[in-house]
Amino acid sequence: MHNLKYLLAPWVVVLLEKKVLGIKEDSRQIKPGDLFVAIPGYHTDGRFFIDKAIAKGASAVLAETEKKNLDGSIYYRDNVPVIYLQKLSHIICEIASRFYDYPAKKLELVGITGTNGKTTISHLIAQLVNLLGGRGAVMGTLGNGLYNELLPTKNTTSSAIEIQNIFNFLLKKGANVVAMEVSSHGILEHRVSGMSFTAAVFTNLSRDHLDYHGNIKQYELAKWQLFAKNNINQVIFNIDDKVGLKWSQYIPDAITVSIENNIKHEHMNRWLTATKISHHDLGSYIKFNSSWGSGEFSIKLIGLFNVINVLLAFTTLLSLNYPIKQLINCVSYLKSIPGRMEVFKAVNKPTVIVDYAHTPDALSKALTAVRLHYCKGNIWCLFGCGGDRDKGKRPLMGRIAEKLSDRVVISDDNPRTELSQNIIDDILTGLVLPHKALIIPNRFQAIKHMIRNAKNEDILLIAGKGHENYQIFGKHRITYSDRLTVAHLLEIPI
Ligand SMILES: CC(=O)N[C@H]1[C@@H](OP(=O)(O)OP(=O)(O)OC[C@H]2O[C@@H](n3ccc(=O)[nH]c3=O)[C@H](O)[C@@H]2O)O[C@H](CO)[C@@H](O)[C@@H]1O[C@H](C)C(=O)N[C@@H](C)C(=O)N[C@H](CCC(=O)O)C(=O)O
Ligand SMILES: Nc1ncnc2c1ncn2[C@@H]1O[C@H](COP(=O)(O)OP(=O)(O)OP(=O)(O)O)[C@@H](O)[C@H]1O
Ligand SMILES: N[C@H](CCC[C@H](N)C(=O)O)C(=O)O
Ligand SMILES: [Mg+2]
Repeated sequence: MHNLKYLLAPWVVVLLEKKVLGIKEDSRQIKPGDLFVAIPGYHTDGRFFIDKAIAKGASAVLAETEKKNLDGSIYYRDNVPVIYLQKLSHIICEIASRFYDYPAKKLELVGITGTNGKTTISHLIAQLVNLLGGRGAVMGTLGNGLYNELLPTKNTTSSAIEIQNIFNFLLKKGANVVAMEVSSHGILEHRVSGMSFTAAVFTNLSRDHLDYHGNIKQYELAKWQLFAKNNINQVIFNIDDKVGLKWSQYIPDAITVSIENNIKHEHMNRWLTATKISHHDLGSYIKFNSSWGSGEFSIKLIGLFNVINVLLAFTTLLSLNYPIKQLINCVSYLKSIPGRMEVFKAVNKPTVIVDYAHTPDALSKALTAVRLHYCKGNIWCLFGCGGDRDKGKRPLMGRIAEKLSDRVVISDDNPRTELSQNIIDDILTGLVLPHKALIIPNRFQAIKHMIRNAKNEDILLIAGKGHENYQIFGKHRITYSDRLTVAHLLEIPI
């Protein structure tokens, strides 16, 4: 419970004392005594629901206004104050943190941003914290919660109010490190505005979400906002990525990580570099040198990109003063993340890998990884593209699949409101030999066909849906999972 006057200082000064029991931005969730925060959205406008929130017992309403002369003004509806504020969405994060008594200040909060690798790195950080005897939590695409107790979420980065509510929940659950994915949408929509991070990691930047950002420059600028506008104690950059390298020059005390020998003297602040990497069937062996000391370990994750993911997670914990020797001992126990280069093996059947590659860069990295670890038979690549999302990536992904695999199978991802055939046609325009691709829109049938027709020494990469347990056709979701389909067809437990 909190007083409205405290929550709104200094934005609203002339305010009566008013108790607030909860804080919500969705009228449908209002309980008596709650503060309703009414902001415009893309589909509708929270301000249309002020009366509904009051009818459900809201004790006060905060509403965004575009008009300067209304800023700070208070109207009463049925004795309930409706307070108008300009740029309300920018300060919701602060108001919600206050409501929950700044829970993040009592946690070590790590933000992870970048096009690919956020989920992987956040889960690796939480796994390492647990292996070291702490309580790691994650917030992101696979859900929010203590590592093995995730509650599903709609968004990778939840809303500003939800985030603070979850911090409060995690604090009560005894979490000490929270590794949180910060999406570019989350940054632009002020879901983390004004938040302080113990550490923040940048993974990489490549084509994604251009339907939302318009162009790659705007997308980069959105990600940069996290580092430019938030208070961050430890900044960790992957400088093998050209954006990471550029940003490391803007933040001179950033910690730099490389697996491509890119650590130069000007980065000689705190750094970590891989000095030797070799790959085997089950993972990779890594030797490293760093400003904390040197060492070596093996990991059971597939792909060169997982080497940088592990090293970014490892360096983040070094920057939080976790001891290097203990960290080294834990790394070989790291497990793959559901739907991220997850290997399914059965006796006398082809090996299947389920992965969430849904961008051109990720698909190329995933296929390269398959070739790197397993090169005995043919590589089959099954993928599709999501409907109502960036169309430009479709031909690019088609070309990459054709170039880096031996057999291309095009299937449905989440067509959403687009016609499946139109998405497939867009993908086909990227292929040099489109007639050679197999087209089986039904994903279950496509996987069945591959498993039946592939040789035992072949590898089947099933890309794009990873952990998802649904498929979206039109506005409807049906229950469907690549992971369960593969386990079922290979007759193995999951
Ligand atoms: C485009 C976008 O970002 N939309 C987000 C936005 O929804 P919206 O603007 O459509 O909301 P709206 O339906 O117009 O409602 C406006 C307001 O009215 C309120 N409302 C609405 C109805 C009602 O009856 N009562 C009521 O009070 C809503 O609670 C909201 O506050 O605010 C919602 C609440 O925070 C988000 O869940 C929603 O994400 C949608 C589902 C989405 O698809 N977002 C994607 C683009 C996204 O954010 N993706 C990134 C990462 C992707 C990645 O990692 O690859 C993510 O972080 O998830
Ligand atoms: N460091 C990396 N560089 C390039 N590709 C990567 C990297 N890490 C993972 N990938 C690829 O990207 C896919 C998605 O990985 P992950 O879920 O960790 O990323 P994410 O940033 O959380 O994605 P999203 O924004 O969709 O939540 C993986 O399945 C893999 O194919
Ligand atoms: N985080 C990504 C997921 C895309 C996954 C793919 N399966 C699809 O539905 O397009 C996005 O929201 O664009
Ligand atoms: Mg993610």
